[in-house]
Amino acid sequence: MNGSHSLTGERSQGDARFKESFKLVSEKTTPHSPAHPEPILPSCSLSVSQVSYTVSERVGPWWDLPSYKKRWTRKILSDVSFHVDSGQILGILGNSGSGKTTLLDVISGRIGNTGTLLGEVYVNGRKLKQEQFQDCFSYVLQSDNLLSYLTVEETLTFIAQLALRRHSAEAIRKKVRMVMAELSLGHVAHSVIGGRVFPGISGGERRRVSIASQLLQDPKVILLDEPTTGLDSMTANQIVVLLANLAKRDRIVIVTIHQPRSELFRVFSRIAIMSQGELVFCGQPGEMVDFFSEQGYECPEYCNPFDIYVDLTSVDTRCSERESATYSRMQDITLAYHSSGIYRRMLDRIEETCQLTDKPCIPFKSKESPSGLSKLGVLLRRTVRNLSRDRMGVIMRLSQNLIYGLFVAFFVMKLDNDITKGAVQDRIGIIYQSMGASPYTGMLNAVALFPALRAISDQESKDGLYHKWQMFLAYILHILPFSIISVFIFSSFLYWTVGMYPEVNRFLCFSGVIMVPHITGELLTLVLMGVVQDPNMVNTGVALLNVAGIMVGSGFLRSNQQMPTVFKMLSYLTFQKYGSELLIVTEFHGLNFTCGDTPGNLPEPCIMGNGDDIIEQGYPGALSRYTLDFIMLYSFLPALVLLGVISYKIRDRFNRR
Ligand SMILES: Nc1ncnc2c1ncn2[C@@H]1O[C@H](COP(=O)(O)OP(=O)(O)OP(=O)(O)O)[C@@H](O)[C@H]1O
Repeated sequence: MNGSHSLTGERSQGDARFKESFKLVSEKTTPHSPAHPEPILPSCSLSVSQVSYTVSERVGPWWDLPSYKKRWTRKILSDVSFHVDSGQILGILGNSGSGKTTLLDVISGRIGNTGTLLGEVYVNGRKLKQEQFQDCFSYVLQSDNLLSYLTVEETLTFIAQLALRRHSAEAIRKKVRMVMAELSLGHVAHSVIGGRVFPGISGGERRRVSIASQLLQDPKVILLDEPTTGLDSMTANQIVVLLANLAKRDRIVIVTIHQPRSELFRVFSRIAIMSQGELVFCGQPGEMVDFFSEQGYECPEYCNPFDIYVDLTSVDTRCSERESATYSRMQDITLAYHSSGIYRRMLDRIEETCQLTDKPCIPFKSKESPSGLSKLGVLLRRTVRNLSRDRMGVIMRLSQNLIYGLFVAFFVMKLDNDITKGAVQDRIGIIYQSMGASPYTGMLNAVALFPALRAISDQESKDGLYHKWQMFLAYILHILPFSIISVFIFSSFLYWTVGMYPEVNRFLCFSGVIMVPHITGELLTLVLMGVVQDPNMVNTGVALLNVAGIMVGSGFLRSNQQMPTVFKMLSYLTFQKYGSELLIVTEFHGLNFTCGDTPGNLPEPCIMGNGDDIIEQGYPGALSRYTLDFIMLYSFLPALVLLGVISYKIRDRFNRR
């Protein structure tokens, strides 16, 4: 390739003809051109001044103890400064791991507190306070977190309802239509978003919905982390052009991007290149071509300048010689940039803006949040609408307990009152299965359905739309009717098919008891998902807790009287203790057994003539504790809800800066 001189670091004179031909393109496209009318007095500016971010990492993996004990500090961002005015779009380029996302996280105030952050972010020359970040910036993440079964219009309407209280329903409708028009989404307004298992709108349209959802709050500064990733190059181009148009409407748009097409060179007002956490260059496209040419790195004709300049400034770590050669080339270019007029002018601009005596106010996003209760209402309506359209989800929720019941009923067939034919054993078996298995169905539901909602609530709570615990509450409220119906179908089938105590009140008590382990399984999973990110770990944790609970609490594996005191004490903390006791009383109280067909020598089990003997032997005093057991059992539900709120408040705290 003619441009190999650029990539090997050798400075060449280059071909003047190539330089001229390339300049023609870039000159046409500087922000001073009609395509980029630079506002005389920009209404908003963003200055990032000398930002550095350092983390402390362990040297080795945990299984290599000596190196694991040692730590080293790593600079993820090093002295990054730039300035952008409204009306401009800044494209941040750089190879993988160069620090682009971290830079956006710092600007938006979303960087975790695991590292040390130095430097400042100013909007209109004013230093932002901690709590002002989320109200000032809109941040579109790399992945689209959208509910699959909602249409584009519904998605945006619900977000608008969460963000804009004082707007009437009509005003919200207008706003949504306006934003859809701005992002050319009108033609898919009534199409569903779609998901992994069913088709919906295209990837590019999903990206635009994510951007649209941020525009609803009229942000002045929009940050986008690789909005073109995973899109074909034409759609990627369209997205960048659209973002440039958004910027022209008096906004600041900052976008990180991988491998943009060369036509986009003239679309960006500013281009920044990052490498190894340093800002190697930041300036107008025309300045960029001149700068690199002055350093002896011409962009050959027919080559994509983005590729050429990013390659030039990247560090190649494939071997140590290449690494040191490319690193020193990157350092040389950075040094040259820091000594250039472009850099000095940018620093002057930051200083000028910060020293203005009459600084404009910080432009916050429109945020007229509804009350906590109204937000809960919106979240509940949204979750219900999404789930009610998920046919498989609804069928799964309603039928999973029943399928399990079918299995048990098929196995047991009909309960007998003859002790020698398993009258006691079969009943205890059914109670054990009902108590032990119903938490699992709840757990599986939560693991299957909640992670997607959790990701959405992580994003939306960072956007300041609501708190994560509000989404948790909405989720619980929306599962309640499903859980109640599902358990009722299960118990109706099992109870009457196998022939448990034939009394309606007892059947209702049985259903009421089984409801709790089922809901508890789901609640416990949700609670843990607040503080544990990996759903598989939560799955395992809940399964183990359930196994432990049924072992210690139910009294089936080992009678309560025989247990060591510590287990006895622990059993009071398990819902299985109260549930099992209740089911034993519900089924066995007043039940009379028969014992074999032939009188004479009674077989051993026939010493017990009725169900009350079973209760007294295994659960002494359980009859008198019936109401108390119900209260104790049901108290697990509000206790877990409370724990969930705490767990999601913790998540809120740790997910913020
Ligand atoms: N909190 C952290 N602790 C340790 N390392 C971190 C932390 N945050 C970022 N890094 C590291 O910093 C480097 C830059 O990460 P970043 O995600 O900003 O890169 P990027 O340019 O956005 O990469 P990509 O284009 O692949 O998304 C990576 O090597 C990443 O592992």
